[in-house]
Amino acid sequence: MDIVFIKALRIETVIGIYDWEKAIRQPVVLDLEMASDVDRAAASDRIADALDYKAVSKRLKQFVGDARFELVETLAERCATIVREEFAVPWVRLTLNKVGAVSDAEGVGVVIERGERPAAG
Ligand SMILES: Nc1nc2c(c(=O)[nH]1)N=C([C@H](O)[C@@H](O)CO)CN2
Repeated sequence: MDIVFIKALRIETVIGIYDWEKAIRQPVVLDLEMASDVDRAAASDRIADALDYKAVSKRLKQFVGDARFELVETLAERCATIVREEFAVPWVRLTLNKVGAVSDAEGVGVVIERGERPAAG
């Protein structure tokens, strides 16, 4: 299985369970690994045959930037659904890091995998 990735996509959003968090914007950092047929894109050398990481990043920046959720779980799940449904990605691993949420921790958050991994080869 081939992967197209996006690393450390930092986006400000409204996220948190406490009242004070609903009144501010906080950064989250997304890492994504997305199953994609790199072989096919390489053979044609055409963006139409590739999973466009810039288009995915733009869509997630728009969605997360406008979002208001309490839990990181909810935000991560919604982002994974967008990637799978709007970009025809069969499998995605998404890490959502709520940096700065816990003092003395580099980050906290969730890692989710959704969809079916395509067979190797
Ligand atoms: N599993 C989770 N635990 C916690 C979350 C969360 O979204 N998922 N959120 C918080 C608070 O919003 C915290 O980040 C504020 O610093 C606590 N635990």
